[in-house]
Amino acid sequence: MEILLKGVGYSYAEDTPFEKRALTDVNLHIPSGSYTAIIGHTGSGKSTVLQHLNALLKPTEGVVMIGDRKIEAGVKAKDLRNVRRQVGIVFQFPEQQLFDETVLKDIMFGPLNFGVPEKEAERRARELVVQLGLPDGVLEKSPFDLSGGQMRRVAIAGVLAMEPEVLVLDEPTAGLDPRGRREIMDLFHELHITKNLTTVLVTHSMEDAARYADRVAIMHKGHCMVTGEPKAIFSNEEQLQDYSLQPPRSVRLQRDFEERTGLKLGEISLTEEVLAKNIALAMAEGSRSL
Ligand SMILES: Nc1ncnc2c1ncn2[C@@H]1O[C@H](COP(=O)(O)OP(=O)(O)OP(=O)(O)O)[C@@H](O)[C@H]1O
Repeated sequence: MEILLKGVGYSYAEDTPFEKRALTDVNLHIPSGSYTAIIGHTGSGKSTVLQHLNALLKPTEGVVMIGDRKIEAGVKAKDLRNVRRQVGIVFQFPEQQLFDETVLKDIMFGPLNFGVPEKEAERRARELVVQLGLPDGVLEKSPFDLSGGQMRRVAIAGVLAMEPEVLVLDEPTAGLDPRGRREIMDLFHELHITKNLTTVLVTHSMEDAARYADRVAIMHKGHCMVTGEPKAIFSNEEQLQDYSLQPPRSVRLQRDFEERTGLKLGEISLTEEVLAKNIALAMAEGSRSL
């Protein structure tokens, strides 16, 4: 499902002495089936954009199209239930929203609330715990008896149980150790492919944006400055610097390698695995031409 922001402006506490403008003339196209990373310095407006993607916030200027649903500034938006079902948001620390006495009940809560029959809601919960790599017997446990990583997976299952078409991720690995981060991000990537999702990732991690996204949008001071493919975005170091961003580690390492050795690796490497492969190839070629 595609999402389009056209000329979107947003002010918090509009028309009060505390008014704070967070977005100005944001134009952003999220094509159906894409994996879009939204990056930008702290306070650039990423979270505010994110909350427009399922109409948690409504624009104070401009239009947001969520599939064929139009949310327009100044026009009262009625019945947003379907939008909320179609666009699932995994917020930072989603496990803080767990509340039910068992994992099963917690995962079934959303679908039941949206009128999904009990049998179907239970089927989804059973399938999801397997897909998310949770251990046998977890459904009958209290979510509060699980480890932090497991609690996060249960909370993610609760969002997926609504069978959203768009999955919006707000720093979904915050607070996890490096291994847990990688596991969860790989899991989202797998879900993106197997469930045919449109995924939007809001992140401070240039590494995650480079590894997983097929499109990157840069927010800066409330504007969406540029959207493009990761290779184009992350090879333009000057532009990144203008927006107080750094390239991912693999790109910085590649630059160092090229400066030290004089060897040119060609296209930028978006992950360290690709960089290692390209270095090995360049070294093999270098020794052949000696
Ligand atoms: N509830 C709020 N009330 C008033 N101003 C807010 C509120 N939330 C955010 N802002 C302001 O809006 C601007 C954009 O904030 P936003 O949280 O969208 O940025 P962000 O890029 O997500 O930042 P971070 O990376 O730190 O999460 C900032 O100036 C912020 O101070």
